[in-house]
Amino acid sequence: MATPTVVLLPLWSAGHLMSLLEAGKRLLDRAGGRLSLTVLVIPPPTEQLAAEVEGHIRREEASGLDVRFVRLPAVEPPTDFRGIEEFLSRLVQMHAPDVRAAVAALPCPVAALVLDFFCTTLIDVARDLAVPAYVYFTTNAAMLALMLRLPALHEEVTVEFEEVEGDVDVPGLPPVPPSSFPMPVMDKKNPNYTWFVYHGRRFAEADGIIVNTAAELERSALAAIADGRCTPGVRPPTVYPIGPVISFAPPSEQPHECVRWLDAQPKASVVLLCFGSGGFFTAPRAHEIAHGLERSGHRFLWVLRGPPEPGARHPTDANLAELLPDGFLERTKGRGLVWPTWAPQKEILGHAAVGGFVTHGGWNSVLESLWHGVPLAPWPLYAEQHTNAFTLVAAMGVAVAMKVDRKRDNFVEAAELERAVKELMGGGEEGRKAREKAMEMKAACRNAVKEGGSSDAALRRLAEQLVSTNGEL
Ligand SMILES: COc1cc(-c2[o+]c3cc(O)cc([O-])c3cc2O[C@@H]2O[C@H](CO)[C@H](O)[C@H](O)[C@H]2O)cc(OC)c1O
Ligand SMILES: O=c1ccn([C@@H]2O[C@H](COP(=O)(O)OP(=O)(O)O)[C@@H](O)[C@H]2O)c(=O)[nH]1
Repeated sequence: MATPTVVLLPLWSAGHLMSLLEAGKRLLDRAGGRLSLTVLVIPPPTEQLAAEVEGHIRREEASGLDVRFVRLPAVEPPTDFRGIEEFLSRLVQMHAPDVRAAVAALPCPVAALVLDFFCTTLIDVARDLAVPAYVYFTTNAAMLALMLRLPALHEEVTVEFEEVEGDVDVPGLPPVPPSSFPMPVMDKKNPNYTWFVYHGRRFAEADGIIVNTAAELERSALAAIADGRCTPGVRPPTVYPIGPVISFAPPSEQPHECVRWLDAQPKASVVLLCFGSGGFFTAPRAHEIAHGLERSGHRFLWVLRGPPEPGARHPTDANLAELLPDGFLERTKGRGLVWPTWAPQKEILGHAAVGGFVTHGGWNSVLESLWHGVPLAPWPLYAEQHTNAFTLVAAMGVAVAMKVDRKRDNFVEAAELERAVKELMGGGEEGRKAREKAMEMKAACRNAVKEGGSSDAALRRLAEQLVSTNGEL
């Protein structure tokens, strides 16, 4: 009989596609030849993303692994959407007939469909084809607890969450201030919210949820989910914490300019600022950051991107002459580098000169930082990043809190950045604790994924489950 295949359904941004592909490859390894991988590719919505995705596909196809890619036909993407959650959820839903046809046409048994967490509409396709459905949750267990709890919270809280007095109870988390809720939960009348509640409800129907975290990083949230405290009255799905799932590229032959610059800096002396695939700043905001960094007196490597072109979504390479204050580069010469385009973040975080990370708090960035024991100062900008910031500070203790004004489009004053950088890089007790905790998490991350570690064990359980259920449904 042909080797059964696990069908992956990723979305395309850096933090989603690479994460699910890497998780799939780790699963393949643990299955020891008893499973193959099939990746269904939803046509990306922009040319830039399409080119990036094709690059990844070419690399994986050349890797010699048992993985094949099936490109789904294009559909006319929704145009009347109110945000990324609605856009992604509706686009995926429109592809349901193509997904069904592609899976039904596979020439081998299908062990499972593994869906990015915005793809829960496709659980129906899996059920229709009698194939187990798993969700791959690219972010953390705290967010998963919140999303699983959300359908019940929606019934209990009849006003906007912002109007709730005091904190909200999410089992497994410290009391959550509503101001730390993810973007779509801040406006109940918005379709993004409706989709968020929908996905939270459907997660509970999955045969399992694979989460990019490790048991040691988020014990309390994982326990609350497993105990059923987040899903009263509904049996919780089995959760597989298999992280940190980080895909490391082989080191480049020529060291990157940022790395060469870091080579000349003292150990743990540089604060890295980088804001994910979507973060950018206008000139007034960039000035505020520049003043904060200058006054902090610390060394810095700042990955700065400019606003997208009109009608586009991706940050542009920064025009430093337009974005930075006059004389800033000269005044900070030798102790600061501003890098205006994509930077090799993982390599940078692994450099001995880096001692702290001011980050938008995307979960992949967080895991990359903890993998290297680098403490954080979260500056959330979009998606679930306010919740991540809360988790990092209040639950995990690996970050220094920074005052980010959510009502002013996540504005941070120069003086506040200066304070946070000083704290993170050596100032006070909060920074010291975050550094210590980040080092503990570094050890926990590395232990979790090595043979016999908690994430390795979860991955093996998942592989056994997929191999054993195959053909029985
Ligand atoms: C797939 O393409 C994109 C995804 C996102 C996006 O949006 C998003 C919205 C939410 O309300 C909650 C989320 O968790 C979330 C996540 C997300 O993608 C990124 O995922 C990472 C891992 O989960 C990470 O944690 C980052 O914080 C998220 O930004 C957004 C987007 O454009 C803005 C996409 O194109
Ligand atoms: O200049 C950059 C910006 C981002 N990244 C990588 O892009 C991913 C961003 O994922 P994350 O979940 O942190 O945030 P998102 O971009 O999805 O919001 C991470 O792997 C980063 O290392 C990078 O390598 N260089």
